[in-house]
Amino acid sequence: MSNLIIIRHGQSEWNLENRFTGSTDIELSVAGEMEAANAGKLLRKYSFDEAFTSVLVRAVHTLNIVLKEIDKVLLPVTKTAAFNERSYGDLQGKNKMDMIKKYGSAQVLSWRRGYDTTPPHGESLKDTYNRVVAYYDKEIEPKLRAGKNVLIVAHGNSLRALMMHIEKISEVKISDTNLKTGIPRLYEFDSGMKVVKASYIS
Ligand SMILES: O=C(O)[C@@H](CO)OP(=O)(O)O
Repeated sequence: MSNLIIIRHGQSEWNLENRFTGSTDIELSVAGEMEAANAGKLLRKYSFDEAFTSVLVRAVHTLNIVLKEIDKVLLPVTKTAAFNERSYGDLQGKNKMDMIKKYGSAQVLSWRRGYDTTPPHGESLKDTYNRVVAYYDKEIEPKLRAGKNVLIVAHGNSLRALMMHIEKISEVKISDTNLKTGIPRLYEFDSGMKVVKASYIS
């Protein structure tokens, strides 16, 4: 039996401004810092053996706030670009409403939520899935299988890719799946790595 908890970073400055962020390295907003602290408070009764995050400051900062709240600042942490947010390419920095006005809502929705639609010079969710799942299968799944409890703090789309893999969500259904900022999601695995529980912690 092991636990995996995933958290999308707290609100970032560009989430607040409704701008495509992707691989741009943007800090948490003040509200995002509070979301991270709240996520930490919700996790006080859980134990962790190690944590993983991306190399982007909004995720790293969220993890640091969580670790402080659970009194585990010395927990082993691995930062990997494999968990970075999906690159939105030429859309990065642009306002989401402006892009809808320019390209239409169907096109923007397809870029944002389609599985294999690639934004100009960016990554599709499929590309993101491939790098996220390759890392997870190699570095994290064996630890869970060995009974370790793991925390991952990453991003809306890198975590949607991971959710597809863990929860066996189809390429069609994933377009309806959204992860809110700062709300931890818990997976409990049995010794055969079957998911016996999947739920948000609130
Ligand atoms: O801007 C982004 O990088 C992401 C997540 O914040 O946006 P979206 O909700 O479109 O995937």
